[in-house]
Amino acid sequence: MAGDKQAETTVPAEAREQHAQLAEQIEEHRFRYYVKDAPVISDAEFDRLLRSLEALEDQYPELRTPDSPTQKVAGAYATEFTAVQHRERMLSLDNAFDDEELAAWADRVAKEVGTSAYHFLCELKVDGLAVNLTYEQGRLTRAATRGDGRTGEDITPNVRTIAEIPDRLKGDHVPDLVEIRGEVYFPMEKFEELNARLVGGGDKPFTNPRNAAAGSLRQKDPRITATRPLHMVVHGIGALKGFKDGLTRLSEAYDLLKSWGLPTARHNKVVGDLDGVRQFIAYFGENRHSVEHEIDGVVVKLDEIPLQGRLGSTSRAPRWAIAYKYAPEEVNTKLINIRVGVGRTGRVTPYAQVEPVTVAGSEVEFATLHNQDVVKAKGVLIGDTVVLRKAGDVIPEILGPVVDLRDGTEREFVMPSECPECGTPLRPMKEGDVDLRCPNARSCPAQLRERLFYLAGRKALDIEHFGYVAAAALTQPLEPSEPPLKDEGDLFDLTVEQLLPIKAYVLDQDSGLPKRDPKTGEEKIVTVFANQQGEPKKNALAMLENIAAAKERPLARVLTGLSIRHVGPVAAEALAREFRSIERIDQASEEELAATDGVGPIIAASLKQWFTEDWHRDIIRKWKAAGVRMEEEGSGEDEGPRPLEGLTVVVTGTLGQYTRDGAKEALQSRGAKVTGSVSKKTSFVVVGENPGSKYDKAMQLKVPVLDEDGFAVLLERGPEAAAEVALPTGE
Ligand SMILES: NC(=O)c1ccc[n+]([C@@H]2O[C@H](COP(=O)([O-])OP(=O)(O)OC[C@H]3O[C@@H](n4cnc5c(N)ncnc54)[C@H](O)[C@@H]3O)[C@@H](O)[C@H]2O)c1
Ligand SMILES: [Zn+2]
Repeated sequence: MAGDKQAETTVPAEAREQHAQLAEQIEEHRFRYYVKDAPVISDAEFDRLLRSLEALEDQYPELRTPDSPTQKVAGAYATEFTAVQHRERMLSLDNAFDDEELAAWADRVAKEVGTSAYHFLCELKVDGLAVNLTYEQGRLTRAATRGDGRTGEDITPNVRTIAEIPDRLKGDHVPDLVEIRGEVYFPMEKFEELNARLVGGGDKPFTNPRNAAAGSLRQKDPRITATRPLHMVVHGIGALKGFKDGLTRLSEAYDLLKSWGLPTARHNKVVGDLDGVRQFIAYFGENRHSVEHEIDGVVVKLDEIPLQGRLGSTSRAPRWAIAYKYAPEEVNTKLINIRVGVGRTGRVTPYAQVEPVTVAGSEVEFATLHNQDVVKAKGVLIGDTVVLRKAGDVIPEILGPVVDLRDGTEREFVMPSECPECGTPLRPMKEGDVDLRCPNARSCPAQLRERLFYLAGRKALDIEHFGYVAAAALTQPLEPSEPPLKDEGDLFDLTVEQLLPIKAYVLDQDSGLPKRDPKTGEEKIVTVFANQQGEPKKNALAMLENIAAAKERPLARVLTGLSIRHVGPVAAEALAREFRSIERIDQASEEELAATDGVGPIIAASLKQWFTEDWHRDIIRKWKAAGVRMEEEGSGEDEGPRPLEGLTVVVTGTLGQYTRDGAKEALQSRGAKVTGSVSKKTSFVVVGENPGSKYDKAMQLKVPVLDEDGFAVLLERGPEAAAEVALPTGE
């Protein structure tokens, strides 16, 4: 044919060959994705392939034939299902990967729409699979997958198992026939559970929630679908018959669908211009994980339905809509190894070492795996290609393996039975715990390193120039053979002479592994604190100065720095405020500790347990001798009289003269204990404005109640005088 001949002459054979190869690859990936629900490359990689094909066709338009993958709605229908025709075609969407492409689309709309009176409807792009629901006379008569856009798969019995999809539409205004388009999705938080179940039963895990949705819905046996937590969001209308009041705005049509009982989207927004669109995109870019389903972008649509008709569609996608894609959060990479790390509390956690990849803007080399049961549940093997996900600020995690790429060389992870850093046999803390721990808490180099690093960190003693490398060097040097610190006891006695000879690996904080020289590949070893002349580095001196300065930190920070289980900065604050010295915390009974606001029984038990260890007491003793603050400022025993010693007081409601903390402070500095709940043992309840239930409780238990004037009497003249001005408790 003439056309062909011409094409042959203008398109180089090389380009033609490249086009054919790319097209074949793309069709292959589409088959794996749409028919087998088991893709072997990430969506981002797939999109790149499609884009290269498009670029090639831009260069040689002859290659853009109607059967090119760029011209078709992707997808197919499997023979396992009955094929059904959609009454109206189901289209795909064109993509915009940046603001420029978005603006180009908006420009085209502005040119072609022939009016300036239009709006954009912004919707979230739900990451699931498209379905088409046909309602006749208000009854669900058929549900189908998108297939190739004209022909889909009949999945009616499966869709009927989804609770939020109504069998009958509500209301009087139901049309004779309507096709409802929407996305079925699988919630991320149920994903791990499903894979665990599949792997446990010897089945293949899914690579991500999107494939879990597709695979769960496209089951031969709808009883299996019924066990899967599927949901749906409606995002369009296909054929519509017998509906008198024509639809003018898509956003209003959604309200109508909602009134019929259909699950419409909660986050849609109509805006007047492109800036409004940009704001919507920016907002959900920031708040991507506040939504109940995964999203991979924003779909922007022309809201006026008659204008949609004016713009029309290509063979593949409507011209009146565009999908703005966010940066992908999932990539495929190789799982090189599963290692175990030892944390500050001795917990031993497996983590994945992967071939470094960039995801969500940062390079990732390690991902958490939590514990050995999680490794099993995810069904990953060492050597697998895996789907790695990095969502927002969350630590990267492995979603699942790409089973179809296995070649038989993969091997199972075996949890070690000994601590990788000190060789101590691992054991669970309590019987039945999944987590294993290294029981060598005192001098397991890993635990001590992590504790010191935490102690020097922002939340605790905030010691500048004391970083991860220093923590490692002081606890696990290559030279000298004895580390300067065997626990944190001698921290404040470190001398510059001790530091100078230290040689150590430079440890990576994420993995605890030695860093390597990028050129030679060798592990880096450095003289950490001395320069080439053997003199102390500036940093080293600054570190020592800062260690000395840290002795003056408030009690709460010192407490935090001790790494007592469950005692973080908040609990430490509460303890310091209430007990005002380490000694009094040590002497307090478990009940007294537990009764403290912000402490509670778990922390109380953990504190008691901590003080039973002699080496912990030695730390306190050594620190005290070195001059570390062990008491809250102004809490000296000889600080003056403690007229309210022995009283327990609850403060509730808003006081005029005092903030809540101020009132507490005033009570505590006079020796009273301030607690959060009223009991029979409470001496007084101080009530301000809007006191709430604590006041009722006081009345009920007949505990003396003081108003603000009474409170002043208590502070100035003591409990006897206060008792006389207490409010009547309603006898
Ligand atoms: N990894 C692979 O091997 C592989 C293979 C094929 C396709 N894919 C992925 O599948 C996607 C391409 O699929 P596509 O052709 O369906 O295009 P698309 O996902 O980019 O856009 C079209 C689809 O978006 C859905 N959608 C979600 N929310 C919507 C909303 N609010 N309004 C309208 N539609 C909404 C609809 O189901 C519609 O069919 C890409 O993300 C691609 O990377 C991956
Ligand atoms: Zn250990």
